[in-house]
Amino acid sequence: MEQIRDRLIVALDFATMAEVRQLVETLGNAVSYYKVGMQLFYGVGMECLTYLREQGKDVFLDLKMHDIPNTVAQGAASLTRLGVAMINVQASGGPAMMRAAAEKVAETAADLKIPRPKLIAVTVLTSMNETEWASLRSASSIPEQVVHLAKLAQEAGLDGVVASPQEAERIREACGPDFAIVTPGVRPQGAALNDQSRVATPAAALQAGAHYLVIGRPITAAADPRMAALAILEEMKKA
Ligand SMILES: O=c1ccn([C@@H]2O[C@H](COP(=O)(O)O)[C@@H](O)[C@H]2O)c(=O)[nH]1
Repeated sequence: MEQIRDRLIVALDFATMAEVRQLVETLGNAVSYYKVGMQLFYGVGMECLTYLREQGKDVFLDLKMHDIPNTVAQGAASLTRLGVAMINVQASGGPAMMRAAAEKVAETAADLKIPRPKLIAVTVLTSMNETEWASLRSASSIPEQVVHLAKLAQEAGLDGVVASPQEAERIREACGPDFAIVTPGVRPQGAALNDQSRVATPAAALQAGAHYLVIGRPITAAADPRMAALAILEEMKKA
């Protein structure tokens, strides 16, 4: 059975392998799942994935692909071959692009006889606030747009979405119990928001229906990252 620990994904937003190794060693068996984003992957490449595999950790490779359907589908095939647990595309790339990616991921994993990575779609970035949103001149509100994109992603055959915990409840209602909701923008009570806007505490995110919580700086920038991670896991367990 999946443990609460496996629902916490720690964001490795670092530039060097030295920082990655230090954090992963410090967190030890408290954390089993890590997110590798653009800064780390573009900086050190495959070395971080090889290291995390050697450490027995799961990886969400967060490269947020956005391009025409064929390009994203081929990119998704390449990422599937890396053997990571989760990859993503931008939902705003549209249904045809998401469908092409989902089909290619399934086909590639079946050909290689490897587990299929979860394919999820980014909805509206958790850093986006109402003022920024207004500047984009969208006709719908942020929650309406997030739910709309989540439904499109589900119809296109994706496994879930990235969204703020503030929209998790509405996505759960619209997309049902099996659709993965992955929420960054999680901040323990009193923690610095940094550049996040639509946030909630770990307990509130889970109660709203989030399945995976992506947390970076509240752990990675803490004076004692292991204590910070254990406190978050304790809050998640209680929730
Ligand atoms: O909408 C999104 C999509 C991705 N992220 C990523 O999650 C982490 C959050 O890190 P914190 O330090 O906890 O803010 C980061 O890697 C983002 O690239 C997101 O925040 N919002």
